[in-house]
Amino acid sequence: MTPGDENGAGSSAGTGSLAGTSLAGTGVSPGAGYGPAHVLAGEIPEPDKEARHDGDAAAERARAERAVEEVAADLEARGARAGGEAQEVLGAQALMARDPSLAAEVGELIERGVAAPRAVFDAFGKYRDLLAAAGGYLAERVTDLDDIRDRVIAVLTGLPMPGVPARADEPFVLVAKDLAPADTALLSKDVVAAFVTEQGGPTSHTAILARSMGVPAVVGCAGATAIAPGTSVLVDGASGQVLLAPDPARVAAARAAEEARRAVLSAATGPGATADGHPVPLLANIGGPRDLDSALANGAEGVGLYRTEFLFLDRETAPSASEQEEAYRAVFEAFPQGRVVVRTLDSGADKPLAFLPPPEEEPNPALGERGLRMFRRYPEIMTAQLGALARAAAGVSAEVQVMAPMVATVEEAEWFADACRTAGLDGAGVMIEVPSAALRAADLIRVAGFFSIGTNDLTQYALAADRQVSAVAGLQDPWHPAVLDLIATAASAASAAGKGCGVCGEAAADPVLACVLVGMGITSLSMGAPALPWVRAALSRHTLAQCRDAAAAARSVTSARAAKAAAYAELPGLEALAL
Ligand SMILES: C=C(OP(=O)(O)O)C(=O)O
Ligand SMILES: [Mg+2]
Repeated sequence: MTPGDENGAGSSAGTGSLAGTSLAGTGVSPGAGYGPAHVLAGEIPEPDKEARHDGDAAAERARAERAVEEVAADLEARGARAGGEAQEVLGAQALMARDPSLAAEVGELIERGVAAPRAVFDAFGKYRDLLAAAGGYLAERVTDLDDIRDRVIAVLTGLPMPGVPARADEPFVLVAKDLAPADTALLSKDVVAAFVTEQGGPTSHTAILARSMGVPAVVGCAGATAIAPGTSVLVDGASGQVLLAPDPARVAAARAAEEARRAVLSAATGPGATADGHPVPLLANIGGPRDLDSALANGAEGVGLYRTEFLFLDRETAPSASEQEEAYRAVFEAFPQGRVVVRTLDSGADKPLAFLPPPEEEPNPALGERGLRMFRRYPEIMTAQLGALARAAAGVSAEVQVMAPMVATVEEAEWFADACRTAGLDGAGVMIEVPSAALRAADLIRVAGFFSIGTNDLTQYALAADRQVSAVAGLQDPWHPAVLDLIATAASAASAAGKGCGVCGEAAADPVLACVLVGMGITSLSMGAPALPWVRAALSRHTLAQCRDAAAAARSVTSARAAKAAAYAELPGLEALAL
């Protein structure tokens, strides 16, 4: 049975008026994937608004509680079978299902006569709205909550459980509005050729899991769920193109390109360096110990950005000192010979933490109390974090470094460096992600041990384009020469002071831009682990002089698009990577 058959539809692949039609989304996991579309169907219908139970509220409550428990236990069981990162994700979802305040809300509605399915729908709806309003990472958990709700309602109403087949005759392209962890956890590369979703961003579960599985994925692809089940689909997880019913020559060409690309990627091994041997340590961005396997598998030489706020998300109180210490030590011990750069909490804006609320509603959270500014308000949280880091670093052989996010002034950098010294952590660094810090990098480097450029925020602030507003996503382009100039200013200030200047924003994961960054004097590059082989390969194919020429060419033009084209022209040999 093919997935198309299972959906009961199944237009014949490769024929009809669809041939050659393409849809566009955001590529979040590179590679080419081809197969029949399995369109995740069967949304659970909204239970009747007026539905009342038969008057026995206690029995109805018990029925609802059993259904929730059945779903939570099923999520845990799936997690146990899947293991690894999926187990953590599904465990967190089971925890969400068992949230006592949700149960209380459901119970209250049932006491008022509402039938269990409707009570579940309404109670979950309330929490859904809260999460959606919080924005950022929390808003992306809405899909998880909806999935739990649908599963509980399915149990209560006897409908089939929503989900994806765990097996198929041939690998399929999984198409959905969005995917919940429970949908994807048990899938393997042998079953799924690619993911395509209408919703979701680069930090959605679809993107995270697709990358960790090494399966091509495109998210934010409008119109995807209108694809007829069974239609053959060719997905380019780098460009974000989704081609419907492509002709066989096109598919063969994509497969050949993919094979050639894999060969190039696997040919570049060892520490990062240009073709003429200029070393550029290639480091991983991680959110916690669970990302270590992928970092090590992709040959990370250390960690360039440990985003510690992931340890603090989804909880009402800060993790205890010992819990923090344990998480930090696990990362330090994974790189006994490497460097591990820990960023202290970057709470606020796109990463709100429930227990560190800003004092008032902020009209522009990205310009509000976030990052280091939040520590000014809650210094005890900083002291506890720095203390845990210092204890975890004691006795490990990794070179542990600490840096602060969202530094705008020399005073802030000094304040942070002093706090680090007091905790026993010398040589604190600062992130360069605010234009003022880049422009006056020569002042900042006197008090900072090193720089790490956060190009995601630096681009947001340089172009005044909120990272979270999709309407201005076009401006969020680190290739813009204004951003390149800011990076070059910071890199040369660090170099003049004999200190390091890395990049840990998404720009470092773009293999072409990575060459340009090295050409501007960037001394290390840190990225999501799956990008490491691509960047390693791109660097290994170019000399430092070529990288410098590419940087000069990119800075000599007036737009992001022209900068990319100019750099590309100076870097022959990138065709093999099909970038
Ligand atoms: C690395 C960065 O930090 P984050 O994406 O976590 O804000 C950045 O801003 O580029
Ligand atoms: Mg940032």
